[in-house]
Amino acid sequence: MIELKKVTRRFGDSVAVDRINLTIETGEVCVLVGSSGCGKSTTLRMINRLLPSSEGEILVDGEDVTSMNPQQLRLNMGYVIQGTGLFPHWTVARNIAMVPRLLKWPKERIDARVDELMTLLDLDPAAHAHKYPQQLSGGQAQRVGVARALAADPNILLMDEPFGALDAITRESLQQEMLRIQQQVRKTTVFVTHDIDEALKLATRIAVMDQGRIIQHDTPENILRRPASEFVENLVGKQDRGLKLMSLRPVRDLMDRHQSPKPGAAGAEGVKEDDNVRLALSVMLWQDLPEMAVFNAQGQESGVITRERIIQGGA
Ligand SMILES: Nc1ncnc2c1ncn2[C@@H]1O[C@H](COP(=O)(O)OP(=O)(O)OP(=O)(O)O)[C@@H](O)[C@H]1O
Repeated sequence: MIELKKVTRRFGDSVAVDRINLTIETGEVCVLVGSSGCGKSTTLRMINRLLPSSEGEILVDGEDVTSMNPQQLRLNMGYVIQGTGLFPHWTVARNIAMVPRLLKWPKERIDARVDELMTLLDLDPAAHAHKYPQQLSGGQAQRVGVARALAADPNILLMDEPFGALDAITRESLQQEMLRIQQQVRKTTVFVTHDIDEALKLATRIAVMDQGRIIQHDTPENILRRPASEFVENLVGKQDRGLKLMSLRPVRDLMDRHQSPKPGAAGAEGVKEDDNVRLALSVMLWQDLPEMAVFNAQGQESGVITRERIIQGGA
């Protein structure tokens, strides 16, 4: 658990972060969102002590970070930044192995870990381990950045606009990867973005910041349904809320289940239980279908979802 208590950071006379209180529970993904300059990165960098706070307390599992050795603290906090910060003269494998090497893990353990992480991040070790960062695409480099942050299995992951420089398709695929990885490894994560859609997609809770303050800290659903101010309402997009709420809802919530799953026919049209209902509706509208098959994780047809049901209960 990470707790920020009345934390302030000044730069000269200006206040970048203004007496914020924030609790991030173990295993949750807290997304800090807000416009440029509102204090998101400064907040993140105070947690791993890249920046000292001017006032207030930051506790990690009850312990004040200022009482911890900063190197030790950072070894337990993976840090991913935009543009990756990979060392250009080191191979992918060496970049990922950076922290385990600092921790003096035996070579076999490091090699096995690099392999495991590359596989987790959908990078073929045989094809990429010996490349240099400039030989990778932006999306691959960002995956290496995430693998490096996870290498020594830290409890906490700090991510500062990690997907900000990527094109929309690569960004979407890394967001999906992140959701999948988070289900497997469940790190306490603080994620900075200025993209509200990214925040809604990835967060268990969102902290909306404006001018150094947290103006709402709540679940994506509550941020959409009950924005605390006009600022938040504008941030989430007043007119678009219905569709955004649909994006938060998995198909499994609104589907009609078959009594028992049927074998899925090869190439059959449908959506997955984990897909969101906005996607299901979009496919049905595009293909002019009143209903569509739903498949479970095993590829069996587990039920159907209808257009009508989505319209009635979608948002
Ligand atoms: N090293 C610094 N020296 C002086 N002012 C700084 C420094 N770092 C940040 N600031 C100021 O503090 C405020 C908050 O900056 P911060 O980088 O935390 O914002 P942000 O929300 O992360 O913005 P962005 O999305 O643009 O990265 C800004 O006004 C910025 O100019």
